[in-house]
Amino acid sequence: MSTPTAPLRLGTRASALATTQSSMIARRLTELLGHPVELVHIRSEGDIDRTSSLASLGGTGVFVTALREALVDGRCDVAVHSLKDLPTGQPEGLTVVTPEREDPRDALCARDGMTLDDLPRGGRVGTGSPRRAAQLRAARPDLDVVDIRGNVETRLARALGPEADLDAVVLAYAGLSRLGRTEVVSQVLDPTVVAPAPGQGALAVEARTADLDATDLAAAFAALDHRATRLSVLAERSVLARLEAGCAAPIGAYARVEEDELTLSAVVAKVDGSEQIVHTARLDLGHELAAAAADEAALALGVRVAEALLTDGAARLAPLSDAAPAPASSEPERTPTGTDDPEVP
Ligand SMILES: NCc1[nH]cc(CCC(=O)O)c1CC(=O)O
Repeated sequence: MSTPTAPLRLGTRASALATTQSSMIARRLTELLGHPVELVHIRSEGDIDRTSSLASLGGTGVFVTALREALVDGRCDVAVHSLKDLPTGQPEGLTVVTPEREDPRDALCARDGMTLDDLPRGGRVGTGSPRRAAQLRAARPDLDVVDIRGNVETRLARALGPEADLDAVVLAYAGLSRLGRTEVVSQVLDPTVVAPAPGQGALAVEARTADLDATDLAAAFAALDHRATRLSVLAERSVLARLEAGCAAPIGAYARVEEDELTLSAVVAKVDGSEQIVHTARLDLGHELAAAAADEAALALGVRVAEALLTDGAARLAPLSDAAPAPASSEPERTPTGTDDPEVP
């Protein structure tokens, strides 16, 4: 920030979900800081180039990269990301905090209010996520899982619009909830049937670490931090990091804190749905008083679960890292992202 009283500039992408999420955090920061926060629109390569497939642009990482560049360049002071879209490595000089997460589960949005069990034999279900596809096929091998792209409304229209060509689509409950669209949900999917993406439902609020040095922003970030969310998403994303998994990997992870116990389940599935490996582990947080020690223990829990998955042959079930085709030109290398269902604006 240029001066302590200048309005804080919160960088956001232009999609409905991004602006909704950014506005939520802007409101909370305004309350916490006691002065206005302004939204600054940051356009990314992914927003500008709507014709190339997202994979050729390097996955949803392009959206994250543009926001982070704006933070580093000083075009904004704070950025809000969907945590599941963030690569697992934290860049130097930036600090992330995770407010209390929304419901992390996936939501089935089917015509006629159908549940997964109600869908007709051979029913057509749309998702762009290999993780969702694999688990849907494992639960209902007869389903025809169709690869779809587009923003939330575009996807919903495929199942619920006047020209619907699908029986259902699967989206994150959290995104629908933030957009005020939960009335389209016909079933919130049981995480033991469809495990959510690591970090799903959580937001990551990011700032330059240097700005968090003894300023009111540091206090606001501390107030935004939600311990159970932080420990849960650390554990979930630690699985992804240990598996060195990219955005195309069919991996789900679901952690929660209940009565001072952190429980983590993770699944690696074969995309055709014919096989999956699941592991669950628990961590007693009761004696982990210091925040840093609890964080370390949550990360270690994720490593333990990932290694159990590897021991059981996770790497044989699915290509874990992104087997991205070599770039045609001398484009800079892209970081693999932790997301699974790319949202194109
Ligand atoms: N990659 C797209 C994306 N990133 C975050 C969300 C939903 C909100 C969240 O998980 O916090 C979505 C859409 C979806 O998967 O339905």
